[in-house]
This record gives sequence, structure tokens and C-alpha cells, in this order.
Amino acid sequence: MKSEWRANVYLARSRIQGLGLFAARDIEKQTMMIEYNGTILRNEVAISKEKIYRSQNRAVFMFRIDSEHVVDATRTGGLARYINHSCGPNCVAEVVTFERGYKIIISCIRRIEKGEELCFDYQFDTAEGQHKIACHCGAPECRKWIN
Ligand SMILES: C[S@@+](CC[C@H](N)C(=O)[O-])C[C@H]1O[C@@H](n2cnc3c(N)ncnc32)[C@H](O)[C@@H]1O
Repeated sequence: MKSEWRANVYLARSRIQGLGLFAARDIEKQTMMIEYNGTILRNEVAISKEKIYRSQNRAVFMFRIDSEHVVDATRTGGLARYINHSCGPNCVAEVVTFERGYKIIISCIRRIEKGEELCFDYQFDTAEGQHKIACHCGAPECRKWIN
């Protein structure tokens, strides 16, 4: 994680689930908070890696960039992988093309006070016949499930 991001965030226990990422200072709207780092994988590779991680009982941290690619933050990721989902988020994750590659930048979409948990909307596809995950974001507009 680059040092300039470090001043923005800290990792702590979340009220939503497990660990979460929190604002280390008051942050103005539209500030770039942190980059979501990891290794870019094609779908086929991501699927096989996920199977391996699950067989090792590892928590899996992956971010979908587009229909073909996923960023795997399980082994090479930084603190951004701990950002929880909210249906009424204070941040957004944006994929920007960069030197013929990708970068995922998490920016805040409103002013955030020191100590607030950072969240973005995972926008997962609605999972048919897949294990559904109940959402604990607590937002008034909560959709009840994160997938
Ligand atoms: C990228 S991790 C986020 C960090 C996670 N809290 C941890 O401690 O590792 C994503 C996982 O966190 C949990 N999670 C994130 N947002 C959630 C929410 N709004 N409600 C319930 N679980 C959530 C789910 O288990 C999800 O698969």
C-alpha cells in the first residue's frame, strides 16, 4: 500500500462483518481513498485459484473488473480488500484503465468523518441457486442480501 493512502484509512473490527476499513481523518467528497491492489487474472484462472483457496480454508478476496477479468487480492492485496459492502455506501469503486492495464480506485462519494467505516456497493449479480449472503449494512435502503 502506498504511503499516501496510509494516512486515509485504518483496519478495525466492523459492525457490519469481521474486519472493515475506516477513515483515519475527515475526508472531503470525491477524495481518492485507496487503491484495490492484487493480481489481475482471467476468469478461468480465477475460478481455479478460488477452488484452491477454498480447499485451504482461506478467505477469498476477489474483485470483478469486467466480464473477463478479476483482481485477486487474496495473497497480494492490500487493506482495500477489507472494505465491506453497503447498499447505501459512502464510497465507490471505479475501474480505470492505466498504461494498458487496470487500476481499481476507491473514492468517497460524500464527506466522511474520521472513524466512519468505508463501504461501497459490491453490485454482485443476484445469485440464482447459489449460497445467498444476508446483508448487515444497516442502511435504510438495504436490499437484505449482498448477492
Ligand atoms: C472483501 S470481504 C470484506 C472484509 C471482511 N469483513 C473480512 O473481515 O474479511 C467480503 C466479505 O465480507 C462479508 N461482508 C461484506 N459486507 C457485508 C455486508 N454488508 N453484510 C454481511 N457480510 C458482509 C461477506 O462475507 C463478504 O463475502
